[in-house]
Amino acid sequence: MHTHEAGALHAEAGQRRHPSWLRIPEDVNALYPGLWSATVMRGDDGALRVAGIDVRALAAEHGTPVYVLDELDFRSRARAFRDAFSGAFAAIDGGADVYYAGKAFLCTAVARWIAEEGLNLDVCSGGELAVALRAGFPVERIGLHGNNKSVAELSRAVDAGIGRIIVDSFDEISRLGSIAEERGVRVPVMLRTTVGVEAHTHEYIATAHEDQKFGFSIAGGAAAQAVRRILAEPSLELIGLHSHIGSQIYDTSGFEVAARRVLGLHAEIRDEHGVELAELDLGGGFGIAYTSQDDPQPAEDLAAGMAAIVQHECAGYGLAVPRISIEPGRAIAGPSTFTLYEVGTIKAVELDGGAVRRYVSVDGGMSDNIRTALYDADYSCTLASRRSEAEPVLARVVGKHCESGDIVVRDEFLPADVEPGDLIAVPGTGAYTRSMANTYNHVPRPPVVAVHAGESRVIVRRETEDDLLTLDVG
Ligand SMILES: Cc1ncc(COP(=O)(O)O)c(C=O)c1O
Ligand SMILES: N[C@@H](CCCC[NH3+])C(=O)O
Repeated sequence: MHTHEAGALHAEAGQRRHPSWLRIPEDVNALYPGLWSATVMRGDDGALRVAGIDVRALAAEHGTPVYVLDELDFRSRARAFRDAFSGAFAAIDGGADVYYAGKAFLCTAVARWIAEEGLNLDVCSGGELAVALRAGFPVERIGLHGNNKSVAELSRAVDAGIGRIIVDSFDEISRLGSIAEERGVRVPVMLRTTVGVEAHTHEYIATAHEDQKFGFSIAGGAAAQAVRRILAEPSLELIGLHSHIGSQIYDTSGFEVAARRVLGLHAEIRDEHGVELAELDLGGGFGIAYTSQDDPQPAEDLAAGMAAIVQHECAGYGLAVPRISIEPGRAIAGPSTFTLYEVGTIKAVELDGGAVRRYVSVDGGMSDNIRTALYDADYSCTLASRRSEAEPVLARVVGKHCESGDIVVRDEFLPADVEPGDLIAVPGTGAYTRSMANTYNHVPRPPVVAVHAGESRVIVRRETEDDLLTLDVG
C-alpha cells in the first residue's frame, strides 16, 4: 500500500496530474514486460544489465546520454519479420520481401546487419542511400522513396543500379523518365498511392488521408493517371503499387482498407491496360510498445493477418496474388534500444490539490529524442543504476534544453530517492530518436553503442563540440 503524495492524485479525479492509465507501480524497480529489449534485466545488485553488461559500466566507458542498442534484439526482430512474411505469403503465392525502413535508424553497421539478415532496405534520401552504399548493401535490394527527390538523388540511384524507385509525383515521372532515357536504362518503379485511410495515429505521421503531400490519390483519379503516364514512358518499368498509411499503428483495419483499395486499382490497371502488376508494397507503420498501455502484435500475427486480407481481396478481383513487400522501421529498431541518461538536478513542484511533481532533469533531452515534444509521444523509464526501496512518486523526466517543452518522459512513477548522479533508462528509443536528433543549444548528439554477448562497441560515435564548430566559417 503506497501512502504518498501521488496517492492524492488518484483520490481526486478532477485534480489528476497524470494520465488515468498510469498506475502507481507495485514495485517501482520492476521492468514492465514488452518495453525492454531481449537481454535487459535487473542484476542481483539492482542495476540494469543488457547483453550481460552493467549499465554503470556502459556509462563509465561511453558517457551519457548514450543510445544502447541490443544487437541480438534488433537482429531477431529483423529475422522475425523476414520469416513471418516470407512464410505467410509463400503459403499463398510468390512470397514477400521485407524492406527495413532506414529512416527509423540507419548507420553503416545497421545496414550491414540488415543485409546479413536477408532483408531489403528502404531509403528516402541521398544521405540514407549513401550510408547503404558505404555499407556495401546490395543495391538491387534497395528501394528509394521521397516526395521531392532531387535530380542528383535520382541520378545517383539510377547510376548505382537501384532495385526500385517509388515515384511520388507527376514531376518525378518526367524527371526520372529523362534521367533513365539519357542513360539508356529502364528503371523499375512503383507508384505511391494515397488510399484515403484516416489511420489512428498522430496527424503528423499519418500518410494516407487525401489532404497531405505524399502519393497519388486513388479516389481522385491521380493514381490511374500516373499509371498511364508511367506506362507511356519506355524508360520506366512499372512493377507495382505502393501504399503506406502511417506510422505507430496498432489497428490492422487500416491495412485492410488500404489493401482493398490498392488492389482495386491493381484490378483496374489489368482491365484498362491488360497488365497484371507483379508486386504490391503495403508499407510499414507497425506500432510498438512505449508504455504499459501499448500492446503491439507480433510479426507472425501481422503477417498472417495481412496474408489473409490480400488473399481474400485478390480472390475477389480475380487477381493472382502479387509479390508483397512491407517496410517496417520502428517495429525492428524501436524496441532494440534504450537511452541511458544521468540525472543532474531535481525540482519538486506543488500542484493544485497539494500533489507534487518531481522534475528530474537529465543530461540530454529534445536534441536526442524530439518525439515527446513533436508528437506528444508517451515514454516510460526506470531508475537504472540501482534498485530503490523508496516509495514511487510522480515524476517528469526533462532535458537540459532552453525550452519548457523539452520533455523526455511526461509522466512516470520513479522512486522518491532519485538523486543527481543516478542513471535513468528510457526504453523504446531505437526508432526516430537518433535519426531525428538535432544539436539544439549546441548540444552534441549522443553515440550509439551496440551491445552483444558481454561486449560493447560504438557504431555511431559521440558528436563533439569540435564537430559542431567545424561547420562555422570565419
Ligand atoms: C513510405 C514509408 N515506409 C515505411 C515507413 C516506416 O514506418 P514505421 O517505422 O512506422 O514502420 C515510413 C514511415 O512512416 C514511410 O513513410
Ligand atoms: N518520425 C515519426 C515516424 C514517421 C516516419 C516516416 N514516415 C515518428 O517518430 O513516429
